[in-house]
Amino acid sequence: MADLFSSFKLKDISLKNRIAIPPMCQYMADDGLVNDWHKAHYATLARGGSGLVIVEATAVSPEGRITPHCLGLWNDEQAEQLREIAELIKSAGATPGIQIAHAGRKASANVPWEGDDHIPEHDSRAWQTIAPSAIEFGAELPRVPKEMSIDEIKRVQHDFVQAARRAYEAGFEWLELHFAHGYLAQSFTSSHSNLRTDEYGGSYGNRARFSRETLSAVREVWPEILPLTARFGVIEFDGNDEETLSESIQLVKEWRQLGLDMLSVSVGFTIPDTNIPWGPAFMAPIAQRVRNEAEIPVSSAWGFGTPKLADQAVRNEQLDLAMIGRAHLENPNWPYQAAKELGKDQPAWVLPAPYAHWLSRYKIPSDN
Ligand SMILES: Cc1cc2c(cc1C)N(C[C@H](O)[C@H](O)[C@H](O)COP(=O)(O)O)c1[nH]c(=O)[nH]c(=O)c1N2
Ligand SMILES: NC(=O)C1=CN(Cc2ccccc2)CCC1
Repeated sequence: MADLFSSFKLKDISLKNRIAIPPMCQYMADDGLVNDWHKAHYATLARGGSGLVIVEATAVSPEGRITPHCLGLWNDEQAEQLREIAELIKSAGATPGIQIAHAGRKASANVPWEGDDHIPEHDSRAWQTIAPSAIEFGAELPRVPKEMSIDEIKRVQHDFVQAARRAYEAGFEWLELHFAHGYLAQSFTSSHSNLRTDEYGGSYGNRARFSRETLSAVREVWPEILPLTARFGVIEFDGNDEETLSESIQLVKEWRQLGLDMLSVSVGFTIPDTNIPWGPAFMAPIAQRVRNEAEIPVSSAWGFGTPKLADQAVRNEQLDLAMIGRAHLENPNWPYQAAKELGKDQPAWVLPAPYAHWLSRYKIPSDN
């Protein structure tokens, strides 16, 4: 039976443990470009000992950014700079992953610590958002998006393909399509946000067309031997959960047939007024159901930051990878803390040798 510190093989990639750092937007870029913040951030996280580090949602086009300060992969200069991030992660002993994204109707927003709301329409920093239908998210994101034409749908799908190609050329070995959290792909799938009457709307099959076509197109350019994954909100907690979950599982089965290697199970966040049962590891049973019914490896996040919880979810075969987000912002060496708490032998050696050597010897008796 696997535990949190078991290795994990997916296609030709072997992760040294089941700890993954999920994508976490830093909102520190200008013009989508990497800077010293990202270099220090990702090097530090990767040295903490997790097996997989997934770089934050990286926009496939300028209008696909959540905020003006999101990373981008819509040009070669951005790809060149991201190469250094992939190398920093890999040289620290983790597998470099990246999430590519389009924010849809949630785009053109202020960074969270400056409002987390839509930039006012007249503000020169704002841009026109696009979505399946001209329906706003609401709450702090009230701007009505422009309904995408078929040509625009094709252009954005092509942007995803180009970004995937650039990610591979930049040295990333794990790709995650951002199909979750109320952003563009999720908003096509949900009937809350997609009222189209053409082949991209109406039935669930039609609403899922955008994601199916995008996945298939990316699969053609992303090497077969490297994991192609997606993050998807399988449930909305909007009172319609059983129907949403069974539709989602059916869709995941189709994606698996189209070449999806793993699913990161998340929440839809398509509309503001939902009843999310926040709590420690609250997604574990849902992830387990997707894993069993869609017969695909799964990761999940949301409150697994306690080592025992993460370890149990892997031992109980609810997850194949535990995604540990905010706990890594609190303590980049979280895997070391987990190794100690879970009684692993030589816990310090989840860290690089310059740290591990001293932490595993020369114990001062008062040390705990
Ligand atoms: C600062 C920050 C930034 C992001 C996130 C979260 C936070 C805190 N999250 C969600 C994140 O990956 C994770 O699912 C949640 O944080 C829940 O896991 P934890 O409870 O934090 O371990 C997130 N999710 C995603 O799919 N792409 C992203 O770029 C981001 N960005
Ligand atoms: N790019 C992403 O997927 C982000 C997800 N977040 C998690 C989150 C979503 C919704 C509600 C709370 C937290 C916040 C930051 C950006």
